[in-house]
Amino acid sequence: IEARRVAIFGGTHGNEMSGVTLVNLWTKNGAEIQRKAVEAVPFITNPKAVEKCTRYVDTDLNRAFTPENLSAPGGNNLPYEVLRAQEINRIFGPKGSPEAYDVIFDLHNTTSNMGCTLILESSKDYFNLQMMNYIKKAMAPASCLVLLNEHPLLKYSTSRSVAKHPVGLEVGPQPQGVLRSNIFEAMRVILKHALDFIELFNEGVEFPPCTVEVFRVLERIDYPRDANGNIIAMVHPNLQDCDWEPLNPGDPMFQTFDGKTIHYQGSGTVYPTFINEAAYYEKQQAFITTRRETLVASAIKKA
Ligand SMILES: CC(=O)N[C@@H](CC(=O)O)C(=O)O
Ligand SMILES: [Zn+2]
Repeated sequence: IEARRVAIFGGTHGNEMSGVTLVNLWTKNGAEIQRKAVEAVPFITNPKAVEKCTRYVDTDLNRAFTPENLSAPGGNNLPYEVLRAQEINRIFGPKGSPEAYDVIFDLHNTTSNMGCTLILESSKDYFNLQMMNYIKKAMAPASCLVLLNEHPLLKYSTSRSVAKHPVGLEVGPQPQGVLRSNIFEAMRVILKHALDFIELFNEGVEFPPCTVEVFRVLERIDYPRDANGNIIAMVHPNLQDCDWEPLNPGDPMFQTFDGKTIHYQGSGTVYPTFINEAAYYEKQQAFITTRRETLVASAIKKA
């Protein structure tokens, strides 16, 4: 493992202001993200969306890093974000190649009450799991949870997936287009610990085997809809803002506009998250369910 080339992405979604603001700040003055043996490059991934303060211009950049998109001919006829994905892949990739960046942190905000969340895409990336363990301990007693999106159908092609070790940071609640100081500072602290970890690793520190609690993505739950596809219920008040809290079969899940309760019908306890995320209305998703798991990471040490 190596961890010399590190990038920090902000503005993958142009209306998620903590990442946009931190990356702009560090582009002006990078002292805070400098470490002796690490070169961390701050980078605004979707400048057009940032300028318009919108999630995207043509299509969601954080879904655009598919093999088809990255190899598509057509130049200027392609959607803006597909072109941009190709450009980002040239600079920080190519995705899946030895030349790709070692680590990419991608900074996101959610309107959901998720607190500090780190998003991983593989349960076998021991470098990332060791980093999660380090960050969680450094943050304690404040909590920092790990969402594992390794689902065969629900996994998507993120901007950070260009790197060998992709890490998403998702901090909320923060409305779209809004900066909240508590959310901004929480994101800043996570990144500080993450860079400290990489610095220690590069100095030759050995990290012994460890376990990490993660929440594995299971299922996406849509809002109840009528025959025309219009939403007919809201997230139930008992579920609203209760990200990461157990949801049991029979628990209230949605509330129709005429006051009826719709209950969760699953077969066992799940941990919902991304509850009522604004950006997910267009994706037909009211929340996702997860299952709690403990992963094991082997020891790591720089070669
Ligand atoms: C609210 C939001 O944008 N969440 C991110 C999560 C991620 O980065 O994996 C997304 O859907 O792309
Ligand atoms: Zn986002």
